[in-house]
Amino acid sequence: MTSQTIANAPTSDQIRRAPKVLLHDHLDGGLRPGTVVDLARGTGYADLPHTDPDKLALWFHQAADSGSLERYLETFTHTVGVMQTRDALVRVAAECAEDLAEDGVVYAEVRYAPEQHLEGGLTLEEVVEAVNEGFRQGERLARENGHRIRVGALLTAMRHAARALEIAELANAYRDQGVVGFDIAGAEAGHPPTRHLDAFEYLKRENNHFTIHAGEAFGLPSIWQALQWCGADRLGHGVRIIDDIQVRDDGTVELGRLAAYVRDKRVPLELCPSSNLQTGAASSYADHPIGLLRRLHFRATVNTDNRLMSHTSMSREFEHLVEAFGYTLDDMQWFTVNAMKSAFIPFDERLAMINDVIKPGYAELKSEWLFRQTAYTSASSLTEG
Ligand SMILES: O=c1[nH]cnc2c1ncn2[C@@H]1O[C@H](CO)[C@@H](O)[C@H]1O
Ligand SMILES: [Zn+2]
Repeated sequence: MTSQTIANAPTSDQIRRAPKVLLHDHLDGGLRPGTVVDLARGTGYADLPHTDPDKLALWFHQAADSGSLERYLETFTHTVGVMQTRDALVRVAAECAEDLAEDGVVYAEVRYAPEQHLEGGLTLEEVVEAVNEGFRQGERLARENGHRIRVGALLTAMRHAARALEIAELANAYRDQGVVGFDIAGAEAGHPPTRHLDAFEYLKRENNHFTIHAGEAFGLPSIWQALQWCGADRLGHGVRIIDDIQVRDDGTVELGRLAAYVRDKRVPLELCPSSNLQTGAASSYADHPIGLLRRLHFRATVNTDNRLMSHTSMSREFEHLVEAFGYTLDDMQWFTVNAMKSAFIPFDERLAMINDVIKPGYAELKSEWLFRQTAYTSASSLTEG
């Protein structure tokens, strides 16, 4: 083994310890399986397909693995079903922050749709306050366990419903109180983002931030609308931008107008490889457009989408990418800095996270090989050879 390979191939342990930034993670898509079972028991939710946590975890993963976004989304009935009380929301949010911190995530924006958590009689405001309280609790617990994480909330409106303006106003009201932006999600085909223009125009007038799920199950028209009609700051997925990129046999690449715009304007793409494999947006990790988008220097970021349904974590996503594309710690740092630059918190805080947390974290990991027992021998065998 040469010193090159020692320095370049991140181990699973290094991937986990590396500081990571997560912009696209659904609160109702990341519950611990045991918590789903507990909460169902506690709240009298009787529709779970299994009450054994391992079987339930497998069920979520398999049911979500159908090749269709609509089928994938059906599984959320059960997680949303057990998240209808204040205590349940606090617990799920706290565990989310803890689990992400444990996985080496230092900054996360976690989204959920307040309108889906009203069945137990909570108001929209009570939902937001419960989740915020949970995130603060999780941040504290993580700190006690030696991890540092900051979690901001994104409020999602469901694209098939008609409450987007109300949810946008809610996001604005809780700005600076734990909510950092707005999103729309749900089945994409047949539900164009332009239906919610009033919400986006309101947020722009308020100088607030939003991302839109676009270019996942549906292609370029959806991305074009999200950017040019709605004014999205980021694209949730955006992976279908690949349809506007032509790679010729000789290796040269031609970008269409929309792909060129996305790259030129540094529009952040919240890519979620494992989720895309399940919904049919990509056929394998090696074939996932993230490889080409990274090479072409799009503002690509790596995300989990739904840790429960996609049986993943930030570390797992990076492990798959390291295996498929031979990514190094430098690539990981590039994705992480991209994500931090694209976060919705103030510029000075993003910059401090990059300079004082992310870069030192990677520098520390990248220097480890120098102090391994084998480093001296490999280096000397290189000079002698
Ligand atoms: O990948 C996705 N595409 C579109 N919608 C999604 C995705 N993952 C989750 N949700 C939807 O967002 C809601 C709020 O978190 C979830 O309940 C689910 O319906
Ligand atoms: Zn999503």
